[in-house]
Amino acid sequence: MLRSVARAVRPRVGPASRPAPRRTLFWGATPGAAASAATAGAAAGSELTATHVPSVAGDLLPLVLGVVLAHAAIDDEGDDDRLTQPPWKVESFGDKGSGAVAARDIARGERLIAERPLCIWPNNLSEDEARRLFEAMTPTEQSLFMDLARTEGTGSVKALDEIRARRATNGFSIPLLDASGKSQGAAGMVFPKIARINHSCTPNCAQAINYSTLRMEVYAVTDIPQATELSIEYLPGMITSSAAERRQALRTHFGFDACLCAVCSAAPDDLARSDSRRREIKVISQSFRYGGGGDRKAKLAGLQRIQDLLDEEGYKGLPDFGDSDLNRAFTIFRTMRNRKE
Ligand SMILES: C[S@@+](CC[C@H](N)C(=O)[O-])C[C@H]1O[C@@H](n2cnc3c(N)ncnc32)[C@H](O)[C@@H]1O
Repeated sequence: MLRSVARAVRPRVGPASRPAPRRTLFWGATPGAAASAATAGAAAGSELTATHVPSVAGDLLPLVLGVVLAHAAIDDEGDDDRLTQPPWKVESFGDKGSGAVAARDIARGERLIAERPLCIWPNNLSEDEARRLFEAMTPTEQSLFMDLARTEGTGSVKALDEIRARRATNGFSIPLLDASGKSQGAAGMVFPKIARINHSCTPNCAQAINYSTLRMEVYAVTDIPQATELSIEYLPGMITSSAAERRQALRTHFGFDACLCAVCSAAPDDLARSDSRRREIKVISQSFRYGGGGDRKAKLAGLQRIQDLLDEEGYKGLPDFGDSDLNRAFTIFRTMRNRKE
């Protein structure tokens, strides 16, 4: 299994004075934009407007993605690949292999990386397909790919060939959305810089795909002092899982035998307290299912209790509860809270 993305970045809306884009954006266009473009087109006598969002058949999405990538103007504001002094660097972290570390003090909310994928391959690849795709890459791309880590652990990744094992160790499974924002499956994408960031169960960074620029973006979710290791969460839906469940999932899907993050390597008593907090978050999150969670006052109390438990846990990011209604409610709760602060 590949790592999943926490949340999609909403396409940024540029200032009114920005020139109109020179190309049609397939990605990141909102259903609202599609609808108004269609209405405008109808009113203007069935002509497609510049903002028309094409209807794309699901099995053509990867191809379309390739076309967009090939023609994408490198003029978007997020082109951080050319940074000469990125705020992070790669260092060795012992049993975890390499990792990314803050090269200076980083402020909460800073964007640290915005990176286009090295490759976009179907998720379930045979060994032959993987080899063919790899051979079609340039020598530079091939060596970048082969320089990436291959997990040393046990589990399903260990059994894979060199190419697929690297893809599984370093890739993200990215949902491919059609014009109405509906997922049409997913593709595995490898981002070579982001691939250096290790996992933590209380990460100090969060990753999200920006469909309008086709970049995976990494943000600091807390202030990060210089020389601190950067971390993201490989299993965004697992905030409510116990350490044993997370260990099992990391072993099964990513192949590493033991999570060496601060939570998982804490003393047994601390680990038990962490499990108990996460268990309580699970109970509250389940009470929100199917529109539950009580009246408005009870819902707010539930969201506040989750926040208090996350604070005790040292979890600074916006967790994915695996429930879209609760995710939305918690995001709004957090936004309002941050506004008050
Ligand atoms: C995407 S790579 C991360 C960068 C990698 N450490 C390197 O040397 O390039 C994922 C691999 O790093 C290691 N790793 C990442 N997070 C870890 C953690 N919390 N505990 C132990 N190993 C970890 C595992 O071997 C995992 O398969």
